[in-house]
Amino acid sequence: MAHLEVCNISKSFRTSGGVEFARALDGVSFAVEKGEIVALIGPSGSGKTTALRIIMGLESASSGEVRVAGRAISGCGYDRGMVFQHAELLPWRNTLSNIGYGLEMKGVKEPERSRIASHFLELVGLGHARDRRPHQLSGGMKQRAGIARALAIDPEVLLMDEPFGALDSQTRESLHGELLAIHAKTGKTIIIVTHDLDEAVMLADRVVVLKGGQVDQIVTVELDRSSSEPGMVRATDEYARKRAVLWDALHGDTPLETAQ
Ligand SMILES: Nc1ncnc2c1ncn2[C@@H]1O[C@H](COP(=O)(O)OP(=O)(O)OP(=O)(O)O)[C@@H](O)[C@H]1O
Repeated sequence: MAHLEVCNISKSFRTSGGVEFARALDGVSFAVEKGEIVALIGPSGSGKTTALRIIMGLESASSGEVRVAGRAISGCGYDRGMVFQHAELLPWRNTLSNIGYGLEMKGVKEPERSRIASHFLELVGLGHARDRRPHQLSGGMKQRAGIARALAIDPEVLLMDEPFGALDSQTRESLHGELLAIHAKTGKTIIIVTHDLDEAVMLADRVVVLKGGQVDQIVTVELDRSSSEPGMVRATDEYARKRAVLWDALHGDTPLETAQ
């Protein structure tokens, strides 16, 4: 049994004052193994965010179901943590207190809450910014706080909706390295929505390519990232080859290399 199972999900939205329906997802199925990083890519409007929001429980599917560790989800739950494109930190709280927010919602009391939040503050390298408010943090620091907040509740699955999309390329690259390091330490199952082919190749074990609300193909990446930094990995022939396969999957009509 896979850790996360997306089973034949369809989603239609009512439009034009509820008269017409727009089909955002049409029979989407894929499975994610424990500890795997899976990227969702696809053209604009292909249903990536809708799929992620359904997995998170922020949106209900018109049909089909999502299972986490064998249990069908209904609505949001602490078994899933979400990282948004803009970290959505509470402006009146400091970094530690923002990271502890999900724990507070979960009912974790002090001093346990601060102990756990401090651990994740350090994990994402924000120990020095513990008492700062969000307006005193850079974009990259805010995203790191968002990742720490999502991880602090100890979810089974971490869901990321274009988490680095609003950052400059240098910050994005360094956060790729940090996310891989965090993944190596926590072993979390991660699903990441991205527009960025390089981000998908750099981070994902497998990439689900969505087109027109359907799974077009699933591309296996599995780069060997163990021995070098992201910058070095990006310079390898293997990286270029995997990127070309993914480019074809996104832009071509014919599946090149699929695996499920
Ligand atoms: N709340 C909504 N009401 C009506 N239609 C919606 C709603 N949310 C999404 N859609 C439609 O569903 C389809 C898929 O949207 P979605 O945002 O999931 O795509 P996406 O692949 O994430 O796009 P992008 O890459 O541009 O963010 C689009 O046609 C969109 O217009």
